[in-house]
Amino acid sequence: MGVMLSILSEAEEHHADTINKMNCLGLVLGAEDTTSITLTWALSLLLNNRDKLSKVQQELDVHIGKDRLLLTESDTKNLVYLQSIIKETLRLYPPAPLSVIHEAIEDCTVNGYHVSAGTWLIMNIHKIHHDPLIWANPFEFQPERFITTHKDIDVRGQNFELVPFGSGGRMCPGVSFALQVLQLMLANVLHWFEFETPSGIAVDMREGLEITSSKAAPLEVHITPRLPAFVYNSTNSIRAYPG
Ligand code: HEM
Repeated sequence: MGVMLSILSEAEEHHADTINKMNCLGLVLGAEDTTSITLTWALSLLLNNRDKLSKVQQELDVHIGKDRLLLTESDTKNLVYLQSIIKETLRLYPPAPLSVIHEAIEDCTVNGYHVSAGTWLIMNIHKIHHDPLIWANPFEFQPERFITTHKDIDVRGQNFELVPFGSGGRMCPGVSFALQVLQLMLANVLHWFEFETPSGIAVDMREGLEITSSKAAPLEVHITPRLPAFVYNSTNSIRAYPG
């Protein structure tokens, strides 16, 4: 924010405050929906696949244990199965299924196709992520694929079969922050609570018709504590986060 405030001069076409407000709004809009949608789908997928929910909670028990409340960033790098759950969620439900529109600024050829300057290009991320030539059982939730057959595939724009954040010069600038937040939040809530659906019924997985791939029906869950009571009461765990 300091850099943004300092580099814009009053000589710009628009007032510096207007540009800064627009950039801030862009960041908030780009960040909020995408992150909350991914966490909602991840939890929904786990509730409908309880064997995988147990498996990730076992991973948490092994690496964190039940006598500590808060996980930090240094914990999440050991949570390989949790990371594969996030990748598989982003594969099945990319929050921006059609990315954002790009316009070719000059004539070019992409993979043998001529693209004239001014053409609008829309990347169908959802389709790529469900391509049966790349993904076995593409509509099934199989986080294990990211520790076996697809273990070298990452979401950071280098592997074109998995591009939830886009790729290239205009790919999502929030990718690292988003992955950190997703890992920390999912790991913490799965560590703290047991989750059930009301009456044990399966989560309705229909998608809404919006620019972002939100759920059509809200996710409802019952939560109960997973850790011994003294852990929730421990103020030491809260102090793990400075400030
Ligand atoms: C699960 C989380 C997220 C996903 C899946 C996601 C996905 C995307 C995608 C697909 C694009 C378009 C890329 C392209 O044009 O090729 C994009 C752009 C953008 N994202 Fe994200 N995003 C996420 C989180 C965030 C966060 C946390 C921030 C900010 C803190 C953010 C800020 C932005 C901005 C500012 C752009 C526009 C970049 C530009 O036009 O140059 N996003 N994002």
